[in-house]
Order: sequence, then C-alpha cells, then structure tokens
Amino acid sequence: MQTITRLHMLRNSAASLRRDVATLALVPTMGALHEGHLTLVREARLLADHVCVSIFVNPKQFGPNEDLDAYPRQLEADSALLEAEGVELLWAPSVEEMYPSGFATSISVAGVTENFCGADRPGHFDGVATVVCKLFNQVGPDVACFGEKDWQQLATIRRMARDLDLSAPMADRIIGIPTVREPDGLAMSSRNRYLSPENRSAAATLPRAMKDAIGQIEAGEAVSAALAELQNRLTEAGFSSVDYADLADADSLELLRARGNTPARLLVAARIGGTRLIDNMPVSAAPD
Ligand SMILES: Nc1ncnc2c1ncn2[C@@H]1O[C@H](COP(=O)(O)OP(=O)(O)OP(=O)(O)O)[C@@H](O)[C@H]1O
Ligand SMILES: CC(C)(CO)[C@@H](O)C(=O)[O-]
Ligand code: BAL
Repeated sequence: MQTITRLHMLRNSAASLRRDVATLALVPTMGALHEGHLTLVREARLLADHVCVSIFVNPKQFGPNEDLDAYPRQLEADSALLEAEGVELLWAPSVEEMYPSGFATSISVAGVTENFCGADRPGHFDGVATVVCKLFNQVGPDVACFGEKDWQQLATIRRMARDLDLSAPMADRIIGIPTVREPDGLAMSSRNRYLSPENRSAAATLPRAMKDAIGQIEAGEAVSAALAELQNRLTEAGFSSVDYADLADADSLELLRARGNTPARLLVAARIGGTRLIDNMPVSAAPD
C-alpha cells in the first residue's frame, strides 16, 4: 500500500491505478478505524479493482465547541489495518494540503440538511459536502462507499452529486453500506471510545429502544407516543439529553408525524457522559 500526503503525488498514483480499464473505489473516513470502516473497505473491494481510503479529520465539519482537537488520530495503526485489507492507496493529506491559504469555497446542500444533525450542528454538512466534493475530484473514483450509520450525510452527498452532475463518481455509484453494530446492538463509531464502561453499557439502550419504538409504530401506535416512550427510556438509562428522535421520509428526510406509505427512517441523536451518539433504522411503509 502506498501512503500519500501530497496532492500532485495522489494524482499520479490514482491515475496509474485507473490505467487501462481498471476501476477505483473510494472510502472517505476520518480515521480511528473500526470494523464499520473495514466493512466499507471490503464492500469497496467487491465493487472495483482497486481501493483508495482517505483519512482526513476535516476541521470544516466541526463546530467551535466540538471535539476537533480530541478526535482520535492514529495514522500508523490505521495504515496497518488498511494494509492488511489489501488497500492500494491511503490518501492522508494535511489540513494545509486540503485547504491551502486563500481557500474560499463552500458547498451548501439545502433541504436534506435542514433537520436532525443539520439543525444541531450548524455548518456541519457544508463542511462535509465541501470536503467530499474535493475528495471526489482529487481521487476521481468510479464508486464511493459511505455508511448508513450517517444517514443524513449519505443523503446529502447523493443530493450534491445529483445536483452538481458529478461524474467521478456518478450519483448512482455512491453506495450506502448498512450499519455495522457491536454484539449488543450499539452502532460502531470512532466516538464510542469516549464512553466510560458504565456509559458504554447503558448506550446499548439506544438501539434497543429504537427497535421497540419501530415495532410500536409498525403495529399502528401513534408516532408521538412511541417517540415519547423512546425518549423516556433513554433518560432512564442515563442519557443526559436527546437532541432529536424523529421519523422522516427515508429519501427527502422531511419530518413525518405519522407512518405513511413510503419508506421512513427513525433517526436519533442523544448524549451520554458528554458523548453524542447517533443512530437510525428503517421503518417500513404502511400497507395500502
Ligand atoms: N458502524 C458503522 N457501520 C457502517 N459504516 C460506518 C460505521 N461507522 C462509520 N461508518 C462510515 O464510515 C465512514 C467514515 O466515518 P467516520 O470516520 O466519521 O467514522 P465514525 O465511526 O462514524 O466516526 P464518528 O464517531 O466521528 O461518527 C462514513 O461513511 C461512516 O458512515
Ligand atoms: C465523509 C467524511 C469522511 C467527510 O469528512 C466524514 O464526515 C465521515 O467520516 O463520515
Ligand atoms: N461520521 C460523521 C462525522 C462527524 O460526525 O463529523
């Protein structure tokens, strides 16, 4: 595996991997890799001849009081994991390489970013869209893989790719990979390592309570009652706040007050011991 930190070298290496008819998949990450990321890498391997993984802790998607400085950085350990997966290219630019002095452009996607993390983290999705557009242009992948764990992020990137007619990758080659979970159901996340053992065990209430709420909604119970019960269970388990717990149309992310006849998603963000956890799960459409 080649590790590259300078853009002119990336362009040569990515171009040479794509020579002939070979295809290239990109898996964008912020590092601190876990099985969720490695699952994306394995799926990417099935979709293209070569895989490039990017590791870049993107300052533009962190708010002023968020964990940019504390975010785990472990390039050597990550590199060894990727090497073992047979990844050909690791793109690990510095902040200066990604955002040279004078950098002045931002991509803003309306609509899908309006609620949920978009409302709680102002500017977050502008930062994500901007860096992902740059990563696409830098690497020029045929396909790119993202986790469904970050459902709103995936919807934002797909919207951007459609709206800007991106060709590397085409919007329909932006692939969502189902959330990889710990044995107790908690979605894997680099931020789980912030949790104390006590909070880590309480955190498993999140996916359990979400599943139960979905069961109630699918059985015909009022959405508001199911969501209220979900919030109570999180509070009882030791979550200090619930940033949001809502039902949305799975594609547009418009809020739904009742289960409709299109696929929906239950999305939750909640804090425990200072750590903000997010999760989302499908809610099937109501039968006609
Ligand atoms: N448990 C998971 N299952 C599937 N994909 C995942 C999982 N966790 C992260 N990903 C995906 O990996 C990619 C890189 O995510 P990132 O590096 O931010 O990791 P993360 O674990 O989500 O970190 P954070 O704790 O910052 O949210 C994203 O597309 C993300 O959706
Ligand atoms: C897509 C991403 C790599 C952009 O920085 C990041 O938001 C992430 O890791 O999910
Ligand atoms: N995986 C999402 C990246 C973030 O929370 O900034």
